[in-house]
Amino acid sequence: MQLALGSDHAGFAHKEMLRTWLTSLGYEVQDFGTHSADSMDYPDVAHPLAAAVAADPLLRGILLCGSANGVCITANKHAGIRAGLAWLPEVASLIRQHNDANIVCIPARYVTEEQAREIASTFLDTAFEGGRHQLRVGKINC
Ligand SMILES: O=C(CO)[C@H](O)[C@H](O)[C@H](O)COP(=O)(O)O
Repeated sequence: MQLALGSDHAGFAHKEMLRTWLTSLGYEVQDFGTHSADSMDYPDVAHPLAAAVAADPLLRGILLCGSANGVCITANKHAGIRAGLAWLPEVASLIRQHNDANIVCIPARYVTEEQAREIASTFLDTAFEGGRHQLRVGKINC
C-alpha cells in the first residue's frame, strides 16, 4: 500500500520513526516533510499531502503536528478529504469504520512513539463499515 506521511516540527521525530517503521513493514511511503525539527508552518506540509490523497483514491495519509488540530483543519479544506484526529487506537478504528477517513491526524505532543505506531497501524488495517455510515459520509460534502 502507498502512504503519504507528513508533519510539522512538533511531529518531526514521530514522523521519522513512523517512516522507518512503516517502510520496514512493506509500505511505500512518500515523505512530504518537514525534514528537520526547525520551526515551520503546518499548512506547508498538510496542503500538498491532502492534495495528493484527494487525487488518488488508493492513497492513505498520516499527518502529525503538536495537537493534530492544525494539520487536520488544513487537510479537511480539500474536497474528498476526510481527515480524522486520533489520539487512541480505538478512535483510529472509528474514523475508518464510521467515517471512511483517508487521512489520520496524530497529536505528537500527546502520544508516545509506541502509541503513534498503534494508532497508525489501526488506521491502516481497519475497513470502512459502509451501510448506515455510507449514507452519513455521503451527506458530509456541502
Ligand atoms: O496547529 C497546531 C495546534 O493547533 C499544532 O499543534 C502545531 O504543531 C503547534 O501550533 C506548533 O506550536 P509551536 O509553539 O510553534 O511549536
